[in-house]
Amino acid sequence: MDPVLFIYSFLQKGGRAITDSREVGPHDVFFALRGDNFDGNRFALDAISKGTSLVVIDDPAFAVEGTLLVSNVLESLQRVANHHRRVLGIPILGITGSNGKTTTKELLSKVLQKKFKVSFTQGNLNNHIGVPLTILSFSTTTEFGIVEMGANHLHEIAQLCSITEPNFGIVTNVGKAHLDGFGSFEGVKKGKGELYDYLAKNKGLAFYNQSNAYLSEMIASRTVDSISYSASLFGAELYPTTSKEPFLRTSLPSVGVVSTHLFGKYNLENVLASFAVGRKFGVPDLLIKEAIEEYVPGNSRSQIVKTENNTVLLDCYNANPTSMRSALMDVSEIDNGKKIAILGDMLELGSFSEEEHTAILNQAMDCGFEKIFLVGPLFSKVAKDYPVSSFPDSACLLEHFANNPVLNSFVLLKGSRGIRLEKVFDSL
Ligand SMILES: CC(=O)N[C@H]1[C@@H](OP(=O)(O)OP(=O)(O)OC[C@H]2O[C@@H](n3ccc(=O)[nH]c3=O)[C@H](O)[C@@H]2O)O[C@H](CO)[C@@H](O)[C@@H]1O[C@H](C)C(=O)N[C@@H](C)C(=O)N[C@H](CCC(=O)N[C@@H](CCC[C@@H](N)C(=O)O)C(=O)O)C(=O)O
Ligand SMILES: Nc1ncnc2c1ncn2[C@@H]1O[C@H](COP(=O)(O)OP(=O)(O)OP(=O)(O)O)[C@@H](O)[C@H]1O
Ligand SMILES: C[C@@H](N)C(=O)N[C@H](C)C(=O)O
Repeated sequence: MDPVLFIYSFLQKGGRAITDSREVGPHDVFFALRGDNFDGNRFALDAISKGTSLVVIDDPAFAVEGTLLVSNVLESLQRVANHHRRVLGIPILGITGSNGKTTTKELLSKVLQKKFKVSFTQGNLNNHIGVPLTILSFSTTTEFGIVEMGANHLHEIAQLCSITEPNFGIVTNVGKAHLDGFGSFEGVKKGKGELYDYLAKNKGLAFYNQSNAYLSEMIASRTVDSISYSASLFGAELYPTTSKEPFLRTSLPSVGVVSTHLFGKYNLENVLASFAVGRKFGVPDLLIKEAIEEYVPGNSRSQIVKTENNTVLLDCYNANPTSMRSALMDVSEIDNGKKIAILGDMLELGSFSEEEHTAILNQAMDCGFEKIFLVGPLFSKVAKDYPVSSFPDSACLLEHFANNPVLNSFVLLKGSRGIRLEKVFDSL
């Protein structure tokens, strides 16, 4: 029997696809992946002892009853996911882009849930392992799937498309993110454009932001069916943000004011994408508005948190020059008196790192911050000639705040995940 069908037959009995032996339960199928720190094969016996129905391994040294030996466990996981996708036969929307994938995915899942039984990527499980696990979490009662696709190098989105086979797609935007792996901004466009390539080749449909010149150009250069959205196309107006009303508010002719729980004008494009997709699938505008207003980010993304002493824009899930620039611009426009910036290094920029950190620092100097704190070796390296305070890591800044607390301020807390700026949050 084809190993894919053999593995699938076990999953059809109701067990989950699991990649961590510590999480397996009875009836689950354990895929023993090899990673940077562990070899999953070593946990085969442990998984069997927990009642797993099948353990997929690729090292014959661990073959015992209850295991299936394949040539590559990761590939098997991906192939089984693709098989499941084909069995389900449901419409699937793929979402990629440099910024806003997760937010758009979360908004859209709420919008489409107004009409369908939707399954979607949990958290950020968006890579070559996360996407197959996402697809395998879709049940036979799922009516619509939403799959977030992340990448830090070329050909990755193409691979994720071949596993997911999306019928619909969104590239939220293209920006200066993961420049190290993509090589350049051109590389980012090419890499994200792999979703459009897939849709073009497979008679899919792309939703795109017409006011983004790069996306318009990427669509125009391919023969792909598309539906466009933009503030002007939808007649969307923006309300100014204030310290009392820091959240994005927009109005659309059909529904009036849409009051989100998201900080940042940059989120408007994520909101408009949700309207475009919702409308295409017959969700009435008023329900789309309701769904968007229901979404409260709880994941350090565009999150406003009022602490005892300050109002904090908690945005430390990731950072790159494009999202950093947008956040700085939006914070500079709010009317609050005392504003403080805590900026962490932007990672994975390769040879562009120094010039991009310098450019962001220059921008931050013009944003009206009373004080700027920089965290991480990359910002520290370029900070010498600027009137800012720089710290090698979050722990050092935390120590500094213990004696010099920040009070009565609007605080922008943004940096790459690896800088762990959330450690500083408790002191604010
Ligand atoms: C493979 C895996 O899932 N690893 C996770 C694990 O790492 P850990 O260091 O503990 O182990 P290994 O990877 O070495 O382990 C190999 C396997 O062994 C299993 N195992 C280990 C111990 C044990 O006792 N029993 C076991 O069975 C283990 O479970 C492994 O299967 O834990 C870490 C901490 O929780 C995880 O961080 C690690 O997850 C890795 C990174 C991963 O890829 N997880 C995916 C499911 C995923 O989707 N993760 C997303 C983040 C995705 C992401 O970063 N996306 C980028 C763009 C994509 C870039 C792409 N090229 C890439 O490199 O990923 C983006 O910008 O969005 C998430 O977790 O949020
Ligand atoms: N449309 C946008 N334009 C610019 N920046 C954005 C946009 N949407 C979100 N961001 C910024 O990116 C951060 C992360 O948002 P989100 O998680 O939705 O993006 P992502 O592309 O999924 O990133 P990741 O894959 O790391 O989760 C936000 O907190 C915000 O700072
Ligand atoms: C954590 C990963 N999804 C990511 O976004 N990495 C970049 C480099 C970041 O943390 O800014």
